[in-house]
Amino acid sequence: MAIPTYTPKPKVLIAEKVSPDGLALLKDRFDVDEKKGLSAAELKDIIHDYEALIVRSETKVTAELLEAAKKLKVVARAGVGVDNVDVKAATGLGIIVVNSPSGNINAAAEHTVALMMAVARNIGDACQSVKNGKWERSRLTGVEAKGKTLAIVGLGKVGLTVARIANGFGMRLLAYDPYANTSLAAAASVTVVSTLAELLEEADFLTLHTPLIASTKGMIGKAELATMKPTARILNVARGGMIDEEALLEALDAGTIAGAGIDVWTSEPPEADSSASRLIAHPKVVATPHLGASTKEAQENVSIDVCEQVVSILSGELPRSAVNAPIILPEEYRTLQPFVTLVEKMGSLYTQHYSSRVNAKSFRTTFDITYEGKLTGLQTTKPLFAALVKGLLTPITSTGEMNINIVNAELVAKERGILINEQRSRENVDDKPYSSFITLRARASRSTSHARSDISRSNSPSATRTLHRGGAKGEDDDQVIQGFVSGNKPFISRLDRFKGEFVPSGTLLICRNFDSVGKIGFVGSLLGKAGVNINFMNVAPLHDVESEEGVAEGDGEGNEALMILGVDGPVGEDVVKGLIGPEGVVEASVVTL
Ligand SMILES: NC(=O)C1=CN([C@@H]2O[C@H](COP(=O)(O)OP(=O)(O)OC[C@H]3O[C@@H](n4cnc5c(N)ncnc54)[C@H](O)[C@@H]3O)[C@@H](O)[C@H]2O)C=CC1
Ligand SMILES: O=C(O)C(=O)COP(=O)(O)O
Repeated sequence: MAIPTYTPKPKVLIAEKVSPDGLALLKDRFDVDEKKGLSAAELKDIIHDYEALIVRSETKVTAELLEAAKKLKVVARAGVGVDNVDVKAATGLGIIVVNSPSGNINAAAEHTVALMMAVARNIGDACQSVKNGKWERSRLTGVEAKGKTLAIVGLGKVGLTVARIANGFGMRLLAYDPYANTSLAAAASVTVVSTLAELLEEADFLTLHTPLIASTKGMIGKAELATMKPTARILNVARGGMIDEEALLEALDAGTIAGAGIDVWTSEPPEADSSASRLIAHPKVVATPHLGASTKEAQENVSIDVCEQVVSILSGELPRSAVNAPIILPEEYRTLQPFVTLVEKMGSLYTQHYSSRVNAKSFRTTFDITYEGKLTGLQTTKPLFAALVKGLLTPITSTGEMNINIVNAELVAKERGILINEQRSRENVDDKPYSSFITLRARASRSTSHARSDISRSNSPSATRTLHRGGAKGEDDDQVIQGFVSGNKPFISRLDRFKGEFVPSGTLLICRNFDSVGKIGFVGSLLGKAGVNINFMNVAPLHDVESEEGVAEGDGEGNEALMILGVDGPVGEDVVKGLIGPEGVVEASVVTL
């Protein structure tokens, strides 16, 4: 009786309050742990078990945490701002960071408007006063929004939504955003000004809606506040740190700024006696505890949005809004998928087959990868590039050391000194049997001559051996692997100077030999004696490269060919050695694809 095998489900950690609507999508497929309020140390202790981590703004996803997360594939931010996530560290580790770029935009914009009106009409103060039994009608006289200038810093999704609502109040709308979409701005009746100084001078209400980045950190400081009208009021529903809290406190005390409505703080929750806590206590400030996204609707939106992306990533698909990976249309990804497999196999075949010529530690070479036929029309070849880097490096990278993917492929290639030159060939492929060929060409000899000295057999990965009789032919020749996809299945159609179709799958014994009587029998009988079962065999004759590359066929010792044998299981090094000799073959390698 077959014993059922138990495959544990991937584990997902929910570190903050996330709406159950999205979590329901995860619970069938994954082991979902909801653990709120963990300290940084507690989180670090358990993170190694998880493949996905879902957070909001409170969890600090540091480089240290990410390094401790051995299995993590995705950090999902159930919201917009990813300033609490070390995206650079995640990228280096191949971890995808996703967010929900628009799920809480309306909530943040409405909260901004709520704060604007609360500040304009002294709602917080009035509420407190009346609850304390007072009736202070004249002290609490406010101002109207109608006819006032709303000055918006950052005319992105939230900024534009605020503008549209404020337009209904009859406000004059100005914005400063060097990267603003001017047609969207015009459609929302917003005038974009060219300097922050211009905006500040005009503002009756100033509202901030940029991300917290180097150019926006501390952008409203003492000098900027000094240029504003004393009747101006300031709103911040973006991020603490964009306004210098000490400078704002001084301006409110001095009466050079009339009031502020603030949702976000330099430290959250604010430490006692910090500038943030003094601002919260200030009578001219309406304060909220980072509530911009806290509506039922927004929380449902962001939860579903990021949980769907977690499902995609853990199922091996691409997410729709990764912060650190190129967004690629699902349709295009479907077209690319079989080619992604092909390119990865080509890279792996390259590294394994030529392993005696490359060295794990000094793996430095230059590759040209050429896409022909329908692949020339692709919007992006990023997944193919990533697949090539993965294929090239996986055979010489200890398992689990590095998860190479679309996120970090470029970085990894750069770190390993691999140069990949991607080309799209406009050449007519009508005469070829398949419409999309991919050719990988390693300019090994020209770019790695200095690295050759430290190439040694002992450094070859143990799963791979390439042995030679005599000098390798044409060391300075480019090494070429060509493949195509047919019926969604990858095929190799050329290996070096040899042309022949084979499926790059399983364990393959690749032998170069001079085509003479008895070679096939010799190899077959030796493998038979060693108990190696042969599943299939292909003979690849010389590719006619003369016209293409100016390289003559053969080397004067008769017609060469490649024998590609699909075998069961491993082939021992002694068996491979036994194949090489005057009776047998010139060169043999074993690859596992
Ligand atoms: N308080 C809360 O709960 C929430 C806060 N937010 C925050 O709101 C902010 C805006 O979010 P979105 O509108 O979704 O972002 P977005 O990316 O759509 O818009 C940001 C805008 O800022 C502009 N910008 C960038 N650097 C600038 C600079 N130096 N000067 C002027 N403009 C600059 C960009 O061109 C862009 O148009 C983010 O910081 C986000 O984290 C968003 C949702 C909820
Ligand atoms: O989405 C954002 O950027 C927010 O600031 C919302 O934060 P939160 O998810 O409410 O902790």
